[in-house]
Parts: sequence; structure tokens; C-alpha cells
Amino acid sequence: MKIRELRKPKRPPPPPPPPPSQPMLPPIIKSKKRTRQPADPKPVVKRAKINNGYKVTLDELGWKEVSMPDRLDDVEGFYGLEEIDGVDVEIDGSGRVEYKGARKGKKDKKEEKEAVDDEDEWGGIKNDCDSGKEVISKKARKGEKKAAPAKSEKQQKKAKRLKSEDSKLGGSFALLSDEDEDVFLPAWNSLNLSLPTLRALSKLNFNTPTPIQSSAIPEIVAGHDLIGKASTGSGKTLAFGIPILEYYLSRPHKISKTKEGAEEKLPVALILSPTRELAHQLHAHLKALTAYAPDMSIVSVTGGLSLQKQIRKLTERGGVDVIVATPGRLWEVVSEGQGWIAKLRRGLRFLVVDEADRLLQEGHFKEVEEVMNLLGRRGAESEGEGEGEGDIDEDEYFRRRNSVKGSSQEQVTGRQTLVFSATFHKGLQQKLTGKGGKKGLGGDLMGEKESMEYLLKKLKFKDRAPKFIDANPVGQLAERLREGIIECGATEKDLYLYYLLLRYPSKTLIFTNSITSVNRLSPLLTNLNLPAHPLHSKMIQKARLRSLERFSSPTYPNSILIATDVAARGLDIQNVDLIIHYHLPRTADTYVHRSGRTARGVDARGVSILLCSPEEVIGVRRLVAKVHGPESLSTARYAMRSFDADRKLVTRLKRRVELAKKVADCQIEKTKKGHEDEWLKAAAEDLGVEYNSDGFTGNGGSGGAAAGKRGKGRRKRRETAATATKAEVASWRAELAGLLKEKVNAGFSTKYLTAGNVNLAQALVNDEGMSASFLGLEERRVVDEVGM
Ligand SMILES: Nc1ncnc2c1ncn2[C@@H]1O[C@H](COP(=O)(O)OP(=O)(O)OP(=O)(O)O)[C@@H](O)[C@H]1O
Repeated sequence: MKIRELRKPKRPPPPPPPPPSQPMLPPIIKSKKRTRQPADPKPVVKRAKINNGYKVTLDELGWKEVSMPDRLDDVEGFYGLEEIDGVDVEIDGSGRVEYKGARKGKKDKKEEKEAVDDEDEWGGIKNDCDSGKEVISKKARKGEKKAAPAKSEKQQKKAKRLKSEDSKLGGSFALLSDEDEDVFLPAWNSLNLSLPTLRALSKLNFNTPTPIQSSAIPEIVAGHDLIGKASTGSGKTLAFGIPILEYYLSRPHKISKTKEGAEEKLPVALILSPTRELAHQLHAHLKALTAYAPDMSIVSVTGGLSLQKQIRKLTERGGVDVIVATPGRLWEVVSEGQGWIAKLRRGLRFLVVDEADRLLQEGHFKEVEEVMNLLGRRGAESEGEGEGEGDIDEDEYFRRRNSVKGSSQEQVTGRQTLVFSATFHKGLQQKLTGKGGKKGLGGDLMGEKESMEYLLKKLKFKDRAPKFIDANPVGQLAERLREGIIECGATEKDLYLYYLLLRYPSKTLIFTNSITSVNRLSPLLTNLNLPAHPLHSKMIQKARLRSLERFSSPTYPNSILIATDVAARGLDIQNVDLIIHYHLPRTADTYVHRSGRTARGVDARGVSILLCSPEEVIGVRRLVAKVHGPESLSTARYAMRSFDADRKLVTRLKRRVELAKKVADCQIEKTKKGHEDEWLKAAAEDLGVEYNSDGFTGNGGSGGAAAGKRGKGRRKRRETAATATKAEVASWRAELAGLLKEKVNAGFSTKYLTAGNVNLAQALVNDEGMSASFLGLEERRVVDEVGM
């Protein structure tokens, strides 16, 4: 309802009737009064086209919002525009104005509903815990609404199923039930947490703190800067989330005055995230944690969604307490003016840099640095702004906090910088300090000393020596992760990929090194009847979120996400069983983060399989040495071993993959051609010349210079795809459909492949399919070749 309420003012009384001789005016109505948004006096302008219809009041008409640009800086006094078709304006004998026209019909209501749904933005890993209640997803809400008057047994079952699906969708962060229950969490006792925090932990069923949580929380609540390193999926979000919540609960909010004199809370914490998806997830997780602090306002500020809408959210509940942001969008927000720099400087108690090594990498670092600069160091700027460091409440807070067992005894005040990651990157340090760096070092995982030096230099810590906590000094990978390698030819990767997906159906995340590969594999797997969804940075934000939502859905336990490394960091999707590295990751830390999308949280298992072509063998050995240490190549039991695929079975699947590829290539060519045509048409229009697609195809066509570089095989395939007739494509489709209907005999058991659901993690634990060798080499030779 928000959009409607915000944009539609309370309808003014009908205008006084015009004199009968006056021509009928189309109802362009300027609202003088708005019910909401007192701070924004801009009126809504309504525009109507006249037609026939029923007699209705203005409110009953099906007004449609006209989309407006996000920024309306130079449209003085103009708030929004709504229009309507099919309305007659009539004046009766007494001079009363009547509107005859399209009553708000089903379609309009549907559109209104969609607009509201749009506001929800992120429907995937989501919990709205404002009220401390379990929230049912849009889909579930729909289901419940329909069933509301008198639920049949079937409807009740459906609602129950949807509710349970939704709670699974929220992963471990979905609240369990709404019933009040005693909080009994002895394992958390030593951290001296407040009741709202404990109640949320209890509802989340988080009975014991993870190692990073037990060691980081006391240090943070004692006021220290902190660098936290812990393996993927080990609960770093709550390691900083809990202290932020504790601080919020134990201190009165800082208030500032807006220009209009209204009171506004100042933000307590700013959390920076390298990707939009991670920011949305952090937001959802913090909402779940703060379920019993319903006044705490947490807002995510990320690119790809409306800037104005996000700015509105930052102010609409009397200010914001926690901002989760990607640096670029945050920069846009503060650049809008509205005093955000001052608000952040005065209010911020915590600056969290999540996935720090990634955020400080080239491409992101400039923006992060700008954000750091504008925040300055608290204390320096506080003098003139009336927010002293020695604030009495703050002292009280730390006196109480320093009694927490296990924390350092020194009292520290001032804005804390908290830095978290599973990996810290070595090449990065050299790059940013301008020293260059030896080739091949990029992606090395840093030791404690190096990480500290680098971070101390780049981040404006308050403490001279921030606490460094390494919860997993031995490895960055989750304990229950099993790793394997499949050796195959570069052109056979699609075939082996299909083999893995068919042989071990499970929630699978496939990582590639390029957007082109995502765009190619997505239709290929779909043609093979596999539920595959793409994700890369060039997709529009809504499509990105939709793909993630579908992949996360518990309704499809075997769904597949094909992604670039935009999905490598931080994403916490429940029940991901299998990670496939279609391409060798460019750095060791990327491998760690990609693989960390499985085997997350307490007790979870998962498998990571790397498809390795002969050209990648040396790179894989180096990778293993970096991730598991050089000694891992010389032990009797390799950390990462070759996985023996059933070659017979692979051969049986070959024709399917060939056909699916051919059809996918044609689909891609067709889309490309469509885009080229559109582009050329627009260019021709700009030039004022007539567009004739035949005349242009030669220049912009599919067999250009770029394609020429990609090798004979691919060029040939593209040519075939570009010239394939409809009949040919139809015959490939038909043949493929026939093959997909046939059962594939797995050979190794009486079961047919499509019927089986083999647990790959279990299979690997049992050594099923695992070769005793590492990339087929003897121990000594491996060590020699890697040069360790
Ligand atoms: N105390 C806890 N008890 C049980 N499960 C927990 C606890 N804390 C966190 N988790 C679970 O661990 C999962 C991973 O947590 P989180 O996303 O914070 O990991 P992370 O360390 O930030 O991982 P990454 O390095 O990949 O970003 C969450 O889904 C949550 O279910």
C-alpha cells in the first residue's frame, strides 16, 4: 500500500462546478493537501483522458502511476504523476460534477498489488522481524489471504506448507515459532547478553556461540577495534551483529534535529558489503537477530534499486539505526546532501567492513576510501558538533561491559572499526602500497602479521593495535567440506558438468569466470531440463534477486545457480550441497569463498568439485598448495583428490549435451541478432536513415573479428547456429526431447540414473569415486612440479 499512500494525496472535495457555458475541463487536478509525508509538500498531479463508463467518485477511479525519473531535483513542487484512461466528466442540472469511467478493476488492483510487492524488493532470504513475528512470504501471504474466510482442509494444508517453506527460505535465520518460551541458553551465559538478544537466538535455535562469536563478541562490546578471521559459514555476521544490538539496547538513541525542527535518530552502525546480494542478506539476518528490538531500524542501501526510495527509507521511521550498504550507493546517498555526512560522523559507533579483503581490492577500494575519508575519525570532528567522546552514557556502557568475562580490561571509547573475512589477500597489499608484486602472488592468503600491517595502514582504526582474532588458524575452509577434481578435456566440461548434475542431483552452485559462460550454460542446462538460473553483475538487479530467490527456494531442492564470482562471497543459502568450479578460480581466496557457499553453519556438509582441463593442471596444483599448504601435496591422503567419473555413463550422455548445445547456440545467436537489430535500428533512426536489416547483417553479424579469435571450433559452432534453419532447430529439439525421455541406465546399479538421488558428500566421505591419486601423479612428482 505504501506507493499508493505516498503518491496519492487525500482526495480534495470535488471542485466547484464551472459555469454551464464553460467548456468541460479535463481533470488535471493539483492536490493541495497530502495525508502523509508532511516534510514533502510537493503535490501529485493527476491527468485524465476522457471516455465512457460508470458513475464513480474520483477515489474509485483506477489511477495509474506514471513512472518518473528517480531524481526530481529540478522539478520544483512536483511530487508525482498519475493518469487514467476512459473517464467522462459530466455536470448535472444542479451543476454537480460527476465522473463516469473505468472503476478500479481487477487489473488495476493487480497492478497496485504488484507495485506494493515491488516495494518488498528482496523476497528471497528474508525475514521481516519488525513485529517479532514470523513473516510469510508474498507467495505465502497470497495463499493465506485467499484462505482467510473459511479455510478448507486443502487450503489449510497449502497455507501450512507455504508457511513452512517460507521459514525454510529464511534459512537458519527464519524464526521458528511465535509462541513465548523460556530462554535457556547456558552456552551464551559468559557473554552477558540482554534478554532481547537471547530471545532472538533462542528462536533462531542458535544454542551455542560459534568460535568466532565467543571470541569476538567480548572484545567488541569492550569497545575494541577488531579484525576477525574465521572460515566461511562460521557465523561472522552475528559476531558483529550481536555487539551492535547490545550497544543499541543499552544506550539511549542519539538525536539530531532536521531542518524542519523534527527529531531524528542518528545511525549507530554502518556495515559495508562488497556485493548487493550480500548486503540484502546481511540486512535480513540482522532483522532476524533484532526481532525483539522492534524499534531498531535497519536499512539496506545498494545499487540497482531506486535511490530515492532508499533515501526515504533512511528517514521514514524517525531515522535509521543501522545502515547496510555497498560503498558505491552509499557514496551516492551522501552526495545527495541532506546532512548525511554529519549524521554519520556524529552518530556512528561501529563501522563494519565485511569481506574486508574484497572490499579493499581494486575497483572497490576507491569508494571505500572516500567513505572512510568522509567519516573521518571520531573525536576530531565531534568538538564542534556537541558529541563529546566522554559522554556519560558511553562511560556507563563501558563500565558495565568491562565486567564481561573474557574481555580485555582496558576501557576504550570512540567509533570502532570491525573488519571480517575468511581470507586476507597478499597481492592486494602490494598493489595498494604501490610496490607492484611478483607475478603469480595474487591470491595468496595472508598470514596474521601481513594482514595486520595492511589493514592498519588502510583503515582508520581507533586503537593502535586492533585485536586480531583468527578463529581458524589452520584453514579457511569449512571442516565438513569435501573437495575433488575431475580431469577432462576443455571441450568436455559441459558433458562432465551434466554428468555431475544428473548423477548427483542436489542444490548446486556452478561458478564460471565469465558472464559469457553464464549466458551460455544457462540455456544449455535449461534445454537439458535442469532448473538452472543465471546470476552475474550485468543482469538487472531485480533479475539477480529473482534468480537467487528461485535458487534459494526449498520448493526446488535440486535447483542450480550458474554464477560469476559475484556470488562467491558471503551468500548464505541453506542446503547448498555441491559447488562446481567450471573454471579454475583466478585466486586461491576466490576458491575458498566459492567453496564456502556449501557446508555452512554447524554440522552442515558439502562438496566442492573442480573441473580441470589439461591446461589448468599446473594452476590447480598451485591452488591446492596455497589453500592447504605445500605439505598437502606430499601427504598420503591428499586434501583434494581426483574424482573418477563413470566414463561409460559420460559417453552415454554425450548426444544429449551435443543437441542441447546446438539449440542453446541458436537461442543465443537469435537473441544477439535481436539486440544488434535493435541497436542498429536506433542508430539508423538517430542518423535519419532507413533501417534495412539485410543491409546491416554483414557488418554487425555473428562471425566478426572477435569470434575469429576464439578458435576454430567455436567459430564453426556459431556459424552453424547463425545459419541453422527453423526446421533444423526443430529436429534437434525433437531428438533431444526423445533422448531426455529415455532412462539412462547408470550401469553401476540396478537403478536408473534419473531415479537415483545419490548424496555426493556422503559418497565422497565413503571414498566412492575418489581416486587415490592427485591429478594422476605420484607424490614426489607433484611436489617437484609445483616447485615447493
Ligand atoms: N551460533 C550459531 N549457531 C548455529 N548456527 C549459526 C550460529 N551463528 C550463525 N549460524 C549459522 O551459520 C550460517 C553462516 O553464518 P554467516 O553467514 O554469518 O557466516 P560467515 O562466517 O559470515 O560466512 P562467509 O565467510 O561465507 O561470509 C548462518 O546461516 C547461520 O545459520
